[in-house]
Amino acid sequence: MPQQPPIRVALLGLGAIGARVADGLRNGAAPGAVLAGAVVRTPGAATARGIAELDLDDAIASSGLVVECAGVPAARELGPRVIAAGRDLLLVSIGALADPADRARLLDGPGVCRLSSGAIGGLDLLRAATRDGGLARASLTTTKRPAALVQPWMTETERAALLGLTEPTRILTGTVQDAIARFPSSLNVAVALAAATGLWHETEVRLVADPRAPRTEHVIEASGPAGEYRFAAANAPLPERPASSGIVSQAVLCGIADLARPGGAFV
Ligand SMILES: NC(=O)C1=CN([C@@H]2O[C@H](COP(=O)(O)OP(=O)(O)OC[C@H]3O[C@@H](n4cnc5c(N)ncnc54)[C@H](OP(=O)(O)O)[C@@H]3O)[C@@H](O)[C@H]2O)C=CC1
Ligand SMILES: O=C([O-])CC(=O)C(=O)O
Repeated sequence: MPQQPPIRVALLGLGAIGARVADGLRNGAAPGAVLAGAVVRTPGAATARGIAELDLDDAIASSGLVVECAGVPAARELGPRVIAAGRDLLLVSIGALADPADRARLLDGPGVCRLSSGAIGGLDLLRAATRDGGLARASLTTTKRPAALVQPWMTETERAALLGLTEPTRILTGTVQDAIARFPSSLNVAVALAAATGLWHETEVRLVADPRAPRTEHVIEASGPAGEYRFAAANAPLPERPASSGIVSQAVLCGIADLARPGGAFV
């Protein structure tokens, strides 16, 4: 059988996750895919790593797949341009789907928007459950170290209180929209859960800051006529960026590999 040419992947963002995905692509961790280059915000950040630095138009033109790992604001701004050009997009900052207008721009084509499973699992089963009698409610309880949860909107007093915590403390109880608006680089998983279940308004999100948490935890619970579901992940955080779980770059590489070659993937 003739071999398919490798799929060329352009990265959008080369931070903690993007750099690991780039290394994985260069090391053959996603067979059938090669790195075309990266779109960066800080000029020189890609060339310093020996990676071709692309602007967005080059990235769209020179790749078969754009992989976003640049954060929610960049995904909202640049993701729709990729989709409008008819190029496929693998989205890591799934929080970009929280706003219905952005969601339409990202999901209505002509490019295909794929969602990375990121730091959590179980979304395939929950998606099926929404069809089999349905789900009525869902919740996500995320626990991270306080230092990973400091946000630019926090006052100096709020920031000091968060960093001074000595016991696990719930710092958010709210909707998916509240969660991603307040913690855009920590609660993309909440939006992923809502995208899988369709429970955009019925999902409760809780965020716990735990000064002794050895791992980042995500506990998903959902129930309804289809059944009762509970999934728990305890991920090692990335040492250089504890807000993100280490598993995420591997989830992205699995996704790229599945898109790049035929095989027995879970879809
Ligand atoms: N779905 C999931 O389960 C998860 C999703 N995420 C998402 O992944 C994102 C990336 O995570 P992580 O790598 O740890 O974060 P980092 O902050 O380490 O990396 C983000 C990178 O994107 C770059 N960037 C920002 N805006 C742009 C832009 N407009 N164009 C090009 N590059 C840009 C930043 O550039 P600069 O260096 O110049 O600041 C930075 O290098 C998170 O913000 C979050 O939204 C993370 C974890 C789990
Ligand atoms: O990496 C994680 O554990 C989750 C995360 O940051 C996010 O969903 O934004």
